[in-house]
Amino acid sequence: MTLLKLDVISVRNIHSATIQPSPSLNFVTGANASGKSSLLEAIFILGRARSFRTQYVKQAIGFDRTQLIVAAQHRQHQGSVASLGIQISAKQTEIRIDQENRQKADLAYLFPVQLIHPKSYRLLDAGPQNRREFLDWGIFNHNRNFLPNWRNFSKALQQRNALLKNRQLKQVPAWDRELIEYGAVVNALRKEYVQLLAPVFLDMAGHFLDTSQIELRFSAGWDEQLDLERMLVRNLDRDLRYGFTHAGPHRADFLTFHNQRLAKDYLSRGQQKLLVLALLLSQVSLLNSEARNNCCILVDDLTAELDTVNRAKLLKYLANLGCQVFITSTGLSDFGDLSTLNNYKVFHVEQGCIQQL
Ligand SMILES: Nc1ncnc2c1ncn2[C@@H]1O[C@H](COP(=O)(O)OP(=O)(O)OP(=O)(O)O)[C@@H](O)[C@H]1O
Repeated sequence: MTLLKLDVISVRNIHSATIQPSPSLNFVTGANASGKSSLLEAIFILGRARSFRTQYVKQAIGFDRTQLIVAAQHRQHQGSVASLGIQISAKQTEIRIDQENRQKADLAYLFPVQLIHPKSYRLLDAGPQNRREFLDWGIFNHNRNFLPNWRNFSKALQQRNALLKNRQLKQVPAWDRELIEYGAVVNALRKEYVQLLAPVFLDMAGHFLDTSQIELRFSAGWDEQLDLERMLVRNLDRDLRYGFTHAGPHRADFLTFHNQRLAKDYLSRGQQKLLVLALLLSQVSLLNSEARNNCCILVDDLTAELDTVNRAKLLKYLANLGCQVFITSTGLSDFGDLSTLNNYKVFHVEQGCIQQL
């Protein structure tokens, strides 16, 4: 899949821009505050209907504007071209695919976007919520059953927690049944996904870190010696005391080990960044191998996080991946030697105006 043409209207300081990107590498240069990240944010909004910079996507609407629009001509893996569009105002989000109103999930399935951003590097030592989101995005793309089961599980959990808080014990068993049914599916799909991801990640970690001693361990969110039902019964007193459900799939996590040691506690910061890079790219690689829509990769601020050798390694890897990639940096020289690369385009951003060089 490829964005053939991209229109961005009123996203931060980009008032109106149209670009025709390369299906392969796109380098985006410009001074600080010129609007490079805003361009990447626009593409991310098109795929995920949210921003990677702020909690509320409406904050990306340009000052003095009432709505933002990101629209694209998008070639899919069978070769057909679809028009995708998202329009966000303070009150609502509208999504169109080929002029028909659609849901966020439809857009996300059609246009998967993976982001490599200075904040992404906190994946290993940030809270487990970040790692669950990482896993769940991969599973969402891997198995269409995940989203409805995850939604039902989340609803059951929310209802159960509200009942626990208000000490309305009578209705708890009804929501327990839902929680157990959908929680079991969510847990099984996560486990299946981690099993698929682990060898791809090992391979990728080997490429970026020159080591094979890496391990990915999934933790379900409760002691799996007990099934979910028995776990809920055992924890009920404690759950009631505190007014929320202590254990379950909403507490799932994964840990990465290097030489049997927890990576976040023993690897250098640089090594941890490479490990996160390997995790993010292994998801992309898995998604691509499933031969639906190839992922679009956004790399914001390449130089901020990687040394010259690893930057060159990453660029070489990305150039051969068969994905459309957008990479920002303040100067073209940051991308190193481009003479061996084919089929790339360079865009320069100045005060929100984007020009192809
Ligand atoms: N909602 C908004 N409307 C208009 N401009 C905004 C909005 N939010 C932020 N800006 C401004 O947009 C400009 C571009 O920001 P952006 O982060 O895209 O720049 P950048 O080129 O990625 O910069 P850097 O290299 O420093 O990371 C900044 O001056 C920022 O203050």
